[in-house]
Amino acid sequence: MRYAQFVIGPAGSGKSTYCTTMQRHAADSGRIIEIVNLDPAAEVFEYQPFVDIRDLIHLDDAMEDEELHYGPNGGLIFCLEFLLENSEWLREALNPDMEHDTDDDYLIFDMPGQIEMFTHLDIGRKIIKLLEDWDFRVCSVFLVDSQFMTDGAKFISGTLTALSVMANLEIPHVNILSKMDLLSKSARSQLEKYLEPDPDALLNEIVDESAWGRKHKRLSSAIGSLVQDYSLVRFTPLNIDDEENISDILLTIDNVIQYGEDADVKIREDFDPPEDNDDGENFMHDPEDYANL
Ligand SMILES: Nc1nc2c(ncn2[C@@H]2O[C@H](COP(=O)(O)OP(=O)(O)OP(=O)(O)O)[C@@H](O)[C@H]2O)c(=O)[nH]1
Ligand SMILES: [Mg+2]
Repeated sequence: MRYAQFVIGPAGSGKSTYCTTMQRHAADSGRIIEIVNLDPAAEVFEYQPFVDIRDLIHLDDAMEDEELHYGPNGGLIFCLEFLLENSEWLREALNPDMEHDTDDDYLIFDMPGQIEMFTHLDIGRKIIKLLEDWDFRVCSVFLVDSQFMTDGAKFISGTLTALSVMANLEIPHVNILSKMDLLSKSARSQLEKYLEPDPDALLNEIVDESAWGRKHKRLSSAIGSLVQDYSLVRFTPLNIDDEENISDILLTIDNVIQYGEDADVKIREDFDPPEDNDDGENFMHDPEDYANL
């Protein structure tokens, strides 16, 4: 068995930064997490990719091709479809040499920000299906920039996008509010009100503050209740400056994909574990834990 996080989210939501943060955090406790870049348009990121789609195809290849004539978005879809047609390339890249024991590998896939690949196209699902066929247990991790979630109407909109991804991918899923460090104190407390969704609080906000809310009061109310009644979508805040917060998120995802239960955790050979190792009891996270982030 191998393990994977499939990191998606709108353009600029902090996916590549999240990947780097998780890898660094894991490395601090000697644990190996490799990152796979599947964004053919990526220009800069801080990590050293274990596999990079740009070795197979680059967005410019699709855009500069005389026959294809794609723009950036169509070009991106083309590149990922090309990857699917050449899935053998990916399979081999993920199994670099026969000597390497891939069992219990832990990889994070850094995906492009074109969210339609995961909401209504089937590209995301097909890649996940491949990974599952290759013995990966996969969790999708959906990032939304917390700055775009601080009023009621935006929160509903972000929630519905998350729901759309969850419904389309049909795999274990974790939603993350990124860039908490950038929020003002008042914006943080606003957001906290929504984290334990309270349809009345949301509704009042929306009705007071947006044209959409005034016009669609009953619909907003129904959506608020729906999300709450079925505990459909939950968000966990992420502040990349807070190691405990990062650790909680990693642990939550590990639990979702049952990593550590039957895996031999891969650690660097030269690593001495710290004395008071995490006993794993704090994986249940309570929104109140984040109140002071
Ligand atoms: N302060 C702060 N900045 C962040 C954080 N995460 C990302 N950023 C910044 O936001 C910008 C976009 O971050 P990326 O990690 O490249 O976002 P992405 O989702 O990979 O973007 P695309 O791949 O283009 O869709 C960069 O300037 C990052 O430095 C965060 O948690 N805190
Ligand atoms: Mg990126």
